[in-house]
Amino acid sequence: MPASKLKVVVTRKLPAPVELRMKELFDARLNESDRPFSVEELAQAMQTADVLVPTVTDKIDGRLMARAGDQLRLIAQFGAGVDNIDVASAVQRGITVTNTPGVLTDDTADVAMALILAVPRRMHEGVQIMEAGKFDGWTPTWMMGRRLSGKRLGIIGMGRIGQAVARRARAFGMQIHYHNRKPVSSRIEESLEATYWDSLDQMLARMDIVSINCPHTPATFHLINARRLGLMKPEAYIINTARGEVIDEAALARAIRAGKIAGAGLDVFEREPAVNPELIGLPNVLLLPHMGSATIEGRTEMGEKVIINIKTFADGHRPPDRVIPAIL
Ligand SMILES: O=CC(=O)O
Repeated sequence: MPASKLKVVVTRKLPAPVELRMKELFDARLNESDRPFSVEELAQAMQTADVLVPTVTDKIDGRLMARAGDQLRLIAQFGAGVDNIDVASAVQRGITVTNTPGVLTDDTADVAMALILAVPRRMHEGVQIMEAGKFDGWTPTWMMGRRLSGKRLGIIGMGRIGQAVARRARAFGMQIHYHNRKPVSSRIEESLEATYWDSLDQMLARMDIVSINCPHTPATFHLINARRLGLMKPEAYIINTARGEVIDEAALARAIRAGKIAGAGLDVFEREPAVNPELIGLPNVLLLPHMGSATIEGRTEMGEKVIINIKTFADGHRPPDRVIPAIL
């Protein structure tokens, strides 16, 4: 089928240049209001479209996948993470799934680094003090935080984003440690002077800051639970720019309130957009509204990647960012 006839349903509003190009290339149904689709609307889109372009906010589980029409050939996710999609059942039904890796690496790593800087140095508390007009003048012992230089950063998930966080943290004098399913190449390890920990438990016990940069999969769901939080040093901080589900959010709130760890910087949450109320209003917890990849450049490039994936697929080639369940 020529690409111009391909019915492409896009579930959320995308950057204007991306929508314009989609309209030029495909029979694109856009979501101008940006209201998220209901389950029924998603099911309907999956029965009428050749290509669905969902985002992290659309849960496409096995039940929904079972309702997909024969016409649906491609799910071209606008986003790197695909934990909202039951990829195994898509593949079983002969539906290809693609994502948009690479173009949001630096943006997400920047937000992780911003949190790594901001939380130990109490920036969030400082802003609140200024906004409340409570700055009474410099004192030698006031607002003391923790120095980054010389501290150990433990990265969980040393993929593209984890490595980009490591490069940034090195520029701030931090020592890089990581846990991953397997060690990265010795070339990367040497260039980052990174230490691999096979045992996550052992790594957690030694780190000053822990940064979560792994995908959310059944294997990483609640990887950081009450037991593991209990292994961390009381002066350690945890940063999450990956997926909320990797941390047991209730256990994290309890650990912070009990002083078992020193604080957290979170851009993602277990039940977005809901945030565990026990995490709100704490001076040592900095919360951001899932904005890791939110740059004009990044979001536009994500859209370009979606288009390239659809176009190559329509032309009968294997799309560049095909997601293979085995590598999740
Ligand atoms: O969180 C956003 C993404 O996975 O792209």
